[in-house]
Amino acid sequence: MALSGYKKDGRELRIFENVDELSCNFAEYIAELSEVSIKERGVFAIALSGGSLVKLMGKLCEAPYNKTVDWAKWYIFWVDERVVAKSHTDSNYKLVKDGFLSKVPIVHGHVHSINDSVTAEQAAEDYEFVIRQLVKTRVISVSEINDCPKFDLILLGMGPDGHVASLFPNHPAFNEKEQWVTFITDSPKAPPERITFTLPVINSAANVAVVATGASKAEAAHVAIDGAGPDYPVLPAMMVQPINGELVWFLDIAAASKIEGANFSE
Ligand SMILES: O=C(O)[C@H](O)[C@@H](O)[C@H](O)[C@H](O)COP(=O)(O)O
Repeated sequence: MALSGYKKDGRELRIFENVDELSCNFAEYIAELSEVSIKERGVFAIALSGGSLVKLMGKLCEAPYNKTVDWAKWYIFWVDERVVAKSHTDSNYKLVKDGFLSKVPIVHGHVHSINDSVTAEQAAEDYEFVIRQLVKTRVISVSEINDCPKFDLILLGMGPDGHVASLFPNHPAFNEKEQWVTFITDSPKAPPERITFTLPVINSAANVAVVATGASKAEAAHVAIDGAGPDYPVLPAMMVQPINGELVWFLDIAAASKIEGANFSE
């Protein structure tokens, strides 16, 4: 059970005593959204980031979810990807494949990873094309207010610098408004070449979760949730504000320790 769960400026904060409790609740959250989406639309289009969140999804591969989730209706995408071969240890595809896809019966043809044999620029363009085709056939829904894809769920990790996806503070990609998928070749976090969903796509999703654990994320979580002070740049994590969707932050106590008014007494 969450030590603290409350709404702050339209986003729900779920704060857990430890990572194990967080991952139990996180699995339940994803499974519930999958059920709702499959009931409403017949499919569940989910986009994943890399980093520690993939391990935090681990409980989905166990009972009861391994049997109760309708895996055949899942479509998998990457919010951001490092432009390396799919077999490379830096690949987010490999991370998700080893930690998740290899453990649940998701249809191979429903797994949409990037083209790893072209430049970052071309990979971003190709990936946007793939997404456009799937929006046309409504495997991915479309936003009611702009022409952006409306993923059923986007999962984001957050770096200690407040980056989400491969949108980094003070980087021009963070301000990209036209493309759905863009690329960078100078990522402050290695490896340098990446493709990433842009902010308009992230904020058009029906549901977005930001997951942050550990003390190294405390300052960025505080700034993203409580607002920037004069000494801070605008953090990408702060700009995650779905226009018509629901936003939930999953934090452990260490990551939530600097959030104003976080109540750990429940
Ligand atoms: O490919 C990447 O680097 C990720 O998609 C990135 O956005 C990640 O989610 C955060 O850096 C948080 O990573 P951790 O949870 O491992 O700190």
